[in-house]
Amino acid sequence: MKLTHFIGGEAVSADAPNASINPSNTDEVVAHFPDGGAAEVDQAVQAARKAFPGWASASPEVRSDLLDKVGATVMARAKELGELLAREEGKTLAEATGEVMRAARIFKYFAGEALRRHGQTLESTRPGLDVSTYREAVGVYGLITPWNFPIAIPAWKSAPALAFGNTVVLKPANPTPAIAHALATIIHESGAPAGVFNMVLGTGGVGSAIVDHPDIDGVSFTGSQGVGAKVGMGAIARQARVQLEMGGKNPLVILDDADLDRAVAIALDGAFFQTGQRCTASSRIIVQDGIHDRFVAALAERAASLKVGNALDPSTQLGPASSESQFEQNLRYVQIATEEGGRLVTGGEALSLATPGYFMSPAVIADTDPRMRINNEEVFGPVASTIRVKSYGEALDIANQGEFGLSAGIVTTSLKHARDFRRNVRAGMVMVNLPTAGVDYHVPFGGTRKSSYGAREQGFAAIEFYTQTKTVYVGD
Ligand SMILES: NC(=O)C1=CN([C@@H]2O[C@H](COP(=O)(O)OP(=O)(O)OC[C@H]3O[C@@H](n4cnc5c(N)ncnc54)[C@H](OP(=O)(O)O)[C@@H]3O)[C@@H](O)[C@H]2O)C=CC1
Ligand SMILES: O=C(O)CCC(=O)C(=O)O
Repeated sequence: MKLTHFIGGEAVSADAPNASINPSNTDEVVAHFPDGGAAEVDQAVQAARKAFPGWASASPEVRSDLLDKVGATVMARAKELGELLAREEGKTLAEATGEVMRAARIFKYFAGEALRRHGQTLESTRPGLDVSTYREAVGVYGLITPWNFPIAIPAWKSAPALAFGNTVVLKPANPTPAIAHALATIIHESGAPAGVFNMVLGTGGVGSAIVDHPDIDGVSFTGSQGVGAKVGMGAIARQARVQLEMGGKNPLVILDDADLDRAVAIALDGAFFQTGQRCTASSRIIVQDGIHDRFVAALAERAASLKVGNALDPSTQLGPASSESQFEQNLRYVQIATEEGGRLVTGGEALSLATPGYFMSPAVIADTDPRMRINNEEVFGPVASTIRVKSYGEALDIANQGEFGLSAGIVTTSLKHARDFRRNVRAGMVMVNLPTAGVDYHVPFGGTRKSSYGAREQGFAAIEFYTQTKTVYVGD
């Protein structure tokens, strides 16, 4: 498969020297893609700028209809797109098809948002005046997306941008361009006017060309904290809007009063599903003394029984790491943790299976200290560490340590502790008797501290980033 850019309503072909690889079978090239750079970004931004006035002033019904059609098409093709996603990213077929459905529902949700009333009419404090607020489109948005949700994240950034009348230049991550290309194709075939939605592929600084382009009004980024910080500085330097979704080191607290089976099921899901490649993954499991040994033994047993394999095999429960660099990072952190004194209870080994791929057994590392690197740096793989604590208070203190604050969970039968945790944990999302990962699409998503910057993403909150408010006073 040879992929193209989408610029100004055209699928723009170019030499395609780059390849996306199937991480379950590294002998297989999923797609070849071009090496766009600053020149293609500039063409895309110009096309988006030209399309902006028409799209911003189009009837909301026109925008709603486009998004609804995209959502319906993605939904109708969920099986085929799920297979492509699983092949390219490495998540299991069930996870991949679920993500495709989520992308479809996001488009349908924002088809509705395009039509809703978002302004306000107020009484003026001065007699005889009317005052009202309007939500206006902002302009051209640059969207920079990662590989771990390669259709859902482009969906949750581009659907609100388009719904509220903005135009878009998308740069998808290099490990997963084919699934982004499939979405771009659907948006075009659904009738997006020329220039409304553009996509530039490439390894040659496409992301930084977007951040630096003077005609991009806003940048939304999801990825690593280090790159996010650079994106933020670049955008702010030229006073563009910016929204950053970055890492997590999400604590999951297990209290003595928790049901053991339930706690293990929640931790297993939070830590390992989607191969741990979620910014919301439960990567620090903080366990109270009384349940600790039983919990660690049961979690290790369940983790060891997960079937690691080819993402396209329906019986696989844990797919490969998405890329060689991520795979190496996962194995490196297992080594770092054990060198720092952690006890490897299970897993953490590279596996040789029927096809060459980035497979590893899920790792549980016990007896770790909250100050260790394994408990402070995002691994982004199937690696969970446990920390033993004496009390709920100690668990909360440790949960609140570190520089991230995306998602935090607690497993308990105590309403008192659950309520206290909700109030006092420093995180943007709190899960009670649920894994830290796995979120709805119609509510705000984001964290505190170094996990997020700027307005919240998703659901009803998305309007903040993708519109600007105009306040209008009318006298006699
Ligand atoms: N919060 C989250 O959901 C995610 C977190 N991560 C974390 O990041 C680590 C590394 O993953 P990785 O894919 O390298 O993540 P990156 O942060 O490097 O990449 C995310 C996106 O940013 C782009 N990008 C890279 N450099 C720049 C730049 N200077 N300016 C603008 N855009 C840029 C990338 O493009 P390109 O593909 O061309 O490099 C990609 O589209 C993971 O191990 C994980 O810890 C990763 C993915 C998602
Ligand atoms: O947990 C989820 O469902 C979403 C996670 C996410 O957005 C991410 O990892 O980037």
